[in-house]
Amino acid sequence: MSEHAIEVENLVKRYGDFEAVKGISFRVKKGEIFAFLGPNGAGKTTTVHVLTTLLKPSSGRAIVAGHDVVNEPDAVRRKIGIVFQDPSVDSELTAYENMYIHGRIYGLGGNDLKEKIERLLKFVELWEFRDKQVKTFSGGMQRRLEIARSLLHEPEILFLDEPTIGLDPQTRAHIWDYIRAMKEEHDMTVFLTTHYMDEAEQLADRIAIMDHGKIIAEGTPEELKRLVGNDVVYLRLEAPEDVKCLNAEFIRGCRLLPDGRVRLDVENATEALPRVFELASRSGIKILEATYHRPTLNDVFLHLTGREIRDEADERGAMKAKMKQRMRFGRR
Ligand SMILES: Nc1ncnc2c1ncn2[C@@H]1O[C@H](COP(=O)(O)OP(=O)(O)OP(=O)(O)O)[C@@H](O)[C@H]1O
Repeated sequence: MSEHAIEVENLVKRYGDFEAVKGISFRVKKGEIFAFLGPNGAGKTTTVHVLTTLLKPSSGRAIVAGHDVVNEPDAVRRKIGIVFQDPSVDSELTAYENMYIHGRIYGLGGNDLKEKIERLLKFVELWEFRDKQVKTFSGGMQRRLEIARSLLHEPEILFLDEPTIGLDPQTRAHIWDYIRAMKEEHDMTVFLTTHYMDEAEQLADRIAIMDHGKIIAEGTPEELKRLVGNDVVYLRLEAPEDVKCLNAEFIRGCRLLPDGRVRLDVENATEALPRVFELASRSGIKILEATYHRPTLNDVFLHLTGREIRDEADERGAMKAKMKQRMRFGRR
């Protein structure tokens, strides 16, 4: 038995002449949360659709839960759960009815199905709303229902395509808790796609960064951040010329910036800061202000591509808000 839940080799997916996925290879270990992080259009959803047998690859190979997605799609489907980016629950039906129908589709029934529905609706805190039509639910409640529904047939691997897109920060944090609990309690492998850096960082054991159809880096959040290099400490000194006295082996680089601040490159900012203060006090240097910066996944993406991961949808939202503001001001 393979220790991998997903094995992908040289996967290519073309839409006509356009290559959306350009020969990617990666492995996901059983029981881990693996995130595909990348901007809109990077090819994340296309990859998920191939892995969940909704799209056929143009070339390459993908084994999911021990089965080939092209030759054994039914076996793959029985072992996976999927939560799509777009809502797929029936909004005219109640939460309970949505769960029941999905269970029947998977051949469940009787008390077994009833017990599972109750356990899962309680898990996502929707049991008291079970007889309400889904169209009365908030976006977060709908997403929770989709998660509960995807777990009914006890999948080995759960695919979540942008699980918290469009949700408010509190609801997002709530959904992260469910995802973590699912992994722990059900010993499940979770494959998620996201363009939110905090989501990848909070949830994922390992991350593949995707851009323009390619995986450009892969590793744990810490491993990826190490690609960028050092942490940076910024100091404001009473006498900026004192910068020449800041010599120590733990300071890898030291320079005075045009804005008068001093920039120190260190391996680990939180460990270096107390030592910087000690050194300054020994050398009679007065520090007026100290801040530090640890690389983020955004820095990693910037480092690798020269661009930032931006959410065009958010940008459009921000643009609309700006327009509205301008119109309000215009009316004054
Ligand atoms: N059915 C299709 N026909 C043609 N091009 C497509 C089709 N579906 C996706 N694409 C293109 O393939 C590229 C990858 O899209 P994909 O949806 O996989 O990206 P993504 O990283 O999941 O982004 P998003 O989060 O916006 O869905 C994009 O350039 C997209 O426009």
